[in-house]
Order: sequence, then structure tokens, then C-alpha cells
Amino acid sequence: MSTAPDIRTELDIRTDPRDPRYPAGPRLFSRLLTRQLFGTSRRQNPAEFMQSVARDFGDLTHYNIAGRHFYQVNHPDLIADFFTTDAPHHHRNLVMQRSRDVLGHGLLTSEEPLHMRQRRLAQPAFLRSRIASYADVIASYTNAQMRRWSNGSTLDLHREMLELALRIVGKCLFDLDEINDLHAMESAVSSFMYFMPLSFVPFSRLVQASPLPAMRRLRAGQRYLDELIYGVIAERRRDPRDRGDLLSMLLQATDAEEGAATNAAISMNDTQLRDECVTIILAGHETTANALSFALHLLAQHADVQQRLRDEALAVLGPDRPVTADDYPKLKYATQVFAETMRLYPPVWVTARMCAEPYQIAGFTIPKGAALNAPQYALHRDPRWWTDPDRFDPDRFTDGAKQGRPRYAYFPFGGGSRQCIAEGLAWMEGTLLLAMLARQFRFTPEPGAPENIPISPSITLRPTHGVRLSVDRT
Ligand code: HEM
Repeated sequence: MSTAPDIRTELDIRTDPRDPRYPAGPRLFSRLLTRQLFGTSRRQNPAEFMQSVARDFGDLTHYNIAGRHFYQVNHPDLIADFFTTDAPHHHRNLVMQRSRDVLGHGLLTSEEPLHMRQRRLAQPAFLRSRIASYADVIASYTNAQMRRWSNGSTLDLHREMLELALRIVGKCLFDLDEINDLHAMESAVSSFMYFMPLSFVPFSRLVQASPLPAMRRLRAGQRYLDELIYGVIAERRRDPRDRGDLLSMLLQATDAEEGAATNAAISMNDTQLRDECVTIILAGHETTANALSFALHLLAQHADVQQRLRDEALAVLGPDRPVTADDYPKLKYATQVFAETMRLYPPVWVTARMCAEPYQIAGFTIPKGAALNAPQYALHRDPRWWTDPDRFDPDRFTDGAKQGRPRYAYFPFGGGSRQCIAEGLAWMEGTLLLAMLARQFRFTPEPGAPENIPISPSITLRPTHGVRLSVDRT
């Protein structure tokens, strides 16, 4: 996707009237009390909370939770700084730091300079030429999944998309034709996702070592994935042919920059490979599945958009030919639908960091240890950049429409040196999959289903109760 030009606009920065050292923000205790006493509004989820803070207090906001400083940046210019000039002052946030217990030191959790080195090594696996071959995987696995759907049935499409995305990542990463034990893999991955927000609570290490069922599942999941991944790595070391998958690329990767100093090729050891594989499974599975599930929900709610998507899919792909990577750039409307879905329901709904050393934003000093949030959810629904922001309208993403917005009014894949390494793959996967699904099936909501789907913002943004739709062959 081409990006919008850099348009800079005036910032709305306000000072806290009670303490000029801080930017304005809500007093959480009084807010909570008012709500308890007067029931002034329904309970907000964290994504809606950040959206309301941005709306009520300006472009840089501050609040205290349990004695900890939180700063939230709500303007595209500040988001641009967050990802570029301010990034050297940041560490990974607390959740990512504690997630090293299960993820190790992969791309998501590592700090510089390790992160940069690993990124250099992993980058070739995600180049355009390489990911083109994954289109065949996407096509055949999507066809296989659709064959299991009986005409006229009602399905939880969120479950279906989670399963499909996991099969696709298993094949693209390891060339696993059939994940032997999909259930074990799913439960390992979901126990990890369950653990990540928990890592925020005090004494989480004690909780993790406890005999609680969820923690037992976490440890079993860790053992299962370790066995699987180390097994595949050992087999590949014995027979290092290129299988065309991500792991082959990671195994071949050598760091010329570091190697130059020692005159030897530097590559990843088994632990680093394991950490990157677990990271890719986790980062590549739920994000994609959630985006696709929300897209299907929106398509079911908007029959006109669904029909336009189907018309394009039939025009580009014909009625039954398998898709290829060459189809991807021609499926312009499908890409717009995927883009607009991630505007309304960004799978990564907030980018969080921790302040590593004091620095200034808009004249305010950010103290060491403060939490920093750049909320995709709030920026993507800010009426300054999006007219009628809650309306689903894929035409916001025509080339012309994109020109009028600042680069960081929209950032589902983050930015700067930590921008999603697989962004190209994710766009291709989302676009091809949506076109294939709309070509074959019509999706309709269950009678009485709410138009606004309940959401759960945790590590990723999920549909709280899944996405139940009826599926009919076209
Ligand atoms: C719609 C799908 C996806 C979305 C919305 C998404 C979003 C993101 C975002 C926002 C980040 C940056 C996080 C941060 O700044 O802290 C990120 C990082 C990452 N993503 Fe994705 N992602 C998607 C799909 C994938 C896929 C398919 C893979 C792998 C196959 C993947 C692998 C990664 C990795 C390894 C990182 C860490 C990069 C680094 O720190 O250098 N993602 N993703």
C-alpha cells in the first residue's frame, strides 16, 4: 500500500490545571467514583477509554494509574515522533518485557542492539519476491477451509479464521503440510496470549509457577512448541535444503555487518531461531485472523460493499480459478475493504512503550519508567482525519482519498524501526483471502445480531463473542 504524504497540522496541547508539570488528563479516581455513584455512562473498554481521553483532553494527555504515570499521544505528528526521533528513549513496555519468559528474545520483545541485528537477519524472509510464493499456500488452505463449510450453515467465523491463519502460518513458517495436532498448537498459542496481559500484574512470576490450570496449560504449551520447533530446526540442520519457507530463510541468514568484524559469517543459534519462530507464530496468527473476522462481520452488515467486493473478485479471478500473487495488485477494492476494517478494528489497537530515560514531548518532561501509549484505535476514529468516523466506507482508501491525510492518522502496522516486519505478507493474505471468500460465499448476520460488535481489547483487539454468520454458496 502506498502511504499518505506527510501533512502536519497544529497541535492541541493543554496543561493540567492542577499541576503544570503535566499535560491535561482525567482524574481516574474521581471519574470512577462519579460513575459508581451516578451511573453516568456504561463501562468503557480500554480502547474506548483512550479514545475518550484523546477527545476530551487534547493531543498529549496524562493520567495516573496505581501511582504510575501514563502518557498518551493523540496526534499524527506526535505519533511520527514517537516512532522516529523519540524511539531511542523507549524500552519495550512492561507486558513485552515480562513476556520474555515465554517468547524469549525474539523481534517483539528484544531491545537494541539485539533487535536491529535480528531484524537484519530476518528481513530477507519477508521480501516481496519471497512472500509471493506464499500466495499458493493462502489459496490452497483457504479453499480447503471453505470446503468444510456446508451451505446455509451458521458458523463462528472468528474460530474459522483463527484456524485458517494458524494453518497458513504453520505452512509458511515451517512447511508443515498439516499441523499434526492443531488443537495442541492452538491451545499453546492461546495460553500464551492469555498469559501476556497477566504479566502486567504484580507477582506474575509466582502466578506463572503456580499449579493454577491456566498456568499448567501455559507450561504445557511452552513444552509442546519448544519440542515442535527445536525438532524442526534439528531436522533442517541435518538437511539444509531451501524448502521455500520462512525457517529456511532464517537458517540461511547471516549478518554481513557483524561478520565483517570477525571475518566469519554470523547466523542465528537454535535458541534465537526458536524465539523468532514462536514470535512469528504469535504475531502472525491472531492479528490476521482478527482483522479477517471483523472484515466478515462488516461485510455481513453491509451487503452493498460485499456485492462490490464479489463483483471485483469475479472480474479479476473468474468463478473458480486459484488465486496467485499476480492477482493481489489487481484486487484494489478488496485491499480497501481490508484497510477500512483495520481502521475501525485495528488488530494492534495501541502501541505501548516504556520511557527509558527522561525526554521532552511538547515541552513536558516524560519521567523514566512512565508508560507511553500511541493508540491506533483513537487515531483511526479521530473526526479531524476521518469524516463520520464510525461509518464503514472502504472508499476512504482510494489513492486519491489517502492523499488528504497525515501519514500517522492510520498506522495498523506501527512505524519506524519496529514496524511490522510482515506487513507486505499481511496485506497480501488479507486481500487474497477476502476476495476468495466473497467470490464463493455470501455472509449474512444472524437475525437480531447487533450492528456494533462487542470488542475485547487485550494484547490484540478481538470480537468478544466471536463472529457468528450464516454462509451461503453464491
Ligand atoms: C493484519 C495483520 C497484522 C497486523 C495488524 C500486525 C501489526 C503489527 C504491529 C502494529 C507491529 C508493531 C508492534 C510494536 O510497534 O510494538 C507488528 C510487529 C511485528 N509483526 Fe505484525 N501484524 C500483522 C501480521 C503479522 C504477520 C502475518 C507476521 C508474521 C508472519 C507478523 C510478525 C510481526 C513481527 C515479527 C513483529 C515485530 C517486528 C519488530 O519489532 O521488529 N505480523 N505487527
